[in-house]
Amino acid sequence: MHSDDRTPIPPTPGPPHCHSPADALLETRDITVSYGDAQALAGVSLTIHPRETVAVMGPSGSGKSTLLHCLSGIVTPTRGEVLLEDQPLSALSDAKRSRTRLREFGFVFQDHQLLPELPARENVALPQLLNGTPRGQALRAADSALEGLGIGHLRTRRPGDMSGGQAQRVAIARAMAGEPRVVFADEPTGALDQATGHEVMQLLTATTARTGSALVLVTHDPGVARWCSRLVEIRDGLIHRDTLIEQPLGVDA
Ligand SMILES: Nc1ncnc2c1ncn2[C@@H]1O[C@H](COP(=O)(O)OP(=O)(O)OP(=O)(O)O)[C@@H](O)[C@H]1O
Repeated sequence: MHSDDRTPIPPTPGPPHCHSPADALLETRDITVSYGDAQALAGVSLTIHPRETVAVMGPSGSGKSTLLHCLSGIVTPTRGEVLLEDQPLSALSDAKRSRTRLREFGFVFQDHQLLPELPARENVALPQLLNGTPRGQALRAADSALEGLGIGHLRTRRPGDMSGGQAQRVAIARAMAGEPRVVFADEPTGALDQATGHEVMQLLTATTARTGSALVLVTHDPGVARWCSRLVEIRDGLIHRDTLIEQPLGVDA
């Protein structure tokens, strides 16, 4: 299989399904990632469009996380390019790439990865503080993001005193507070029960839709992928299938 084996999809009128090549927000061009003799990615070309919500699925070890890490500039491919609005990430210095990551991307992980000693609002403000945003402004943005996710009342609480679902909401607030262009989520519901996972996906997709951010998430759960508008299936480091999801959950028909 080749990465350009994209299943033909009948054109659907209106956004988000009508994209021209000029619409590319984030793009991988024939990227390969090798670890010694092992290839985690074997030549992946993928274009993410503004406002798109993309689920990446595939068997364990197929290269999903590696693809997410390449798209978000955490891993530099062995070959090929990753471009953010036509700008190759490899052309940026390490410092500039870190700043771009903090400014343009938000991250949600399986286990929230909040700092236990900091209250929620400080956790949410942290990426912006690291990016040089004045403290007052970063805390105001944090409070507003927490409000937007219905957990403004938890802003002074520490992660250890919250439920898993509450902590994951704080993690979403942290990802969204800087109004990123792309939110990356790696198994965002993996540590939650089904009902809480459902709530988290509802919040994640509603929030990204409201701010106009694209969402790229890795999941093993087809029920989680159903919240996205596009499904990219990876096998053996290649795109096996790339399809649009008709009527994703959470979107009014
Ligand atoms: N830092 C690394 N060093 C060596 N090999 C690695 C490294 N990271 C990933 N790999 C290998 O690359 C392949 C793809 O790994 P990756 O984590 O991207 O897969 P995945 O689809 O996300 O798997 P899972 O669903 O189990 O998380 C695997 O064979 C893995 O062992």
